[in-house]
Amino acid sequence: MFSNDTIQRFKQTETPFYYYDLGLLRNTLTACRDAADVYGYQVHYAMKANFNPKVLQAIQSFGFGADCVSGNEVKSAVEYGFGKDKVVFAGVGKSDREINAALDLDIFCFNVESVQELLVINDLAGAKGKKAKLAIRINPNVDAHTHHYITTGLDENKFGVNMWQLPDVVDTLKNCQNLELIGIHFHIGSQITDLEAFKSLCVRVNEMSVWFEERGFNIKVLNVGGGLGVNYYKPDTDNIADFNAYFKVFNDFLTVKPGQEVHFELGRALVAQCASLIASVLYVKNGLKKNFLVLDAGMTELIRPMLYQAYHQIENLTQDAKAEPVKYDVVGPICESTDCFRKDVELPESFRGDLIAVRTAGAYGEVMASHYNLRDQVQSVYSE
Ligand SMILES: Cc1ncc(COP(=O)(O)O)c(C=O)c1O
Ligand SMILES: N[C@@H](CCCC[NH3+])C(=O)O
Repeated sequence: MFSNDTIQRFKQTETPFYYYDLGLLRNTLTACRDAADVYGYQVHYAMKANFNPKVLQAIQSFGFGADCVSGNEVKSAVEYGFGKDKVVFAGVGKSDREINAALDLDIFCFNVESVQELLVINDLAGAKGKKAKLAIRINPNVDAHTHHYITTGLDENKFGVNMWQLPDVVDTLKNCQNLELIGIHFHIGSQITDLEAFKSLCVRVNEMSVWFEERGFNIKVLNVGGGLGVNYYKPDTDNIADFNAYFKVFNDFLTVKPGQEVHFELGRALVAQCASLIASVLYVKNGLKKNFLVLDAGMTELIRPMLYQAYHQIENLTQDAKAEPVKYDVVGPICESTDCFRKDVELPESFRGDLIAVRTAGAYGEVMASHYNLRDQVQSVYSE
């Protein structure tokens, strides 16, 4: 729900653009931090979800760490003031250049995804006379019950080390003098709304923690990744994820020994709900079978519906929401048949120039925008 003042502001701004409600972002961050503090949990923000400067500044100011997945993200996190001792670096394909940059910055921890990567980091750290701290990313083969494309913790996924490969990890570590194993890392997928999946994850983390301890390793960090989902269907009434319920699952099901730290890597749940993509209707095309609402934004601004059949609520901000609905396929201008936000969307009768909001677009929205069709860089506006 946008205030009349906000809609007036939208009318004076060239579309398309992302609108960030920084007040809602701060409320979300407060809710997360307070819920995590109850158990002494540490939260790293998964930067891949959104690296808009204002978003990063806000998140950093709350004292969260940063979960990075490229050398540029690592550098950027440090530049934005995330403490080096709170930067973790995951990724199945870290290049030598990226590893070297992270070594130079003395980040907290590499989340290592293969035996081969262990050997490379060991060599590169040795060449610098350093010892790299790492957590081994274990693929726990736990079903996250989310969209197939954003599941990461199944045997068929490329991420992490499969459990049957762990003896190999242990043997390799014995010969790697420049590595220090400090933890185990997991991430089973994204947009997870069924908390049962996290219970299954906890069972696996407990097993793996014991497994490593039995082999003489001191597992200080249990990093359980991110993945908490948000309600894309109720952007106004359910606009902050239930962090209390989420962290309670881990408190109830995770075995944490004295001296162990529990780390999280949340992306979507922190930033999804604070932004909407605002577009204008360019043309209303009435066909024999379909009515098309052609917007001035498409998959180049927000690709999630086209890539994952993701649902985003779509609203006409110009017409009276209570008017008799008409069904439209809401499409973008891009030269691809898949450039459709959703088919058969019920909206009040809509006209050229109407403002359209695509809600809950703060996570994996602006960051996944592209220049395909030589489109302009999508702009952002903010409310403080
Ligand atoms: C290793 C890792 N950590 C954290 C995240 C953040 O996930 P989410 O945005 O679902 O919280 C991801 C993305 O899926 C990831 O791959
Ligand atoms: N980009 C995905 C999530 C991927 C999370 C990173 N592994 C989305 O929009 O839902």
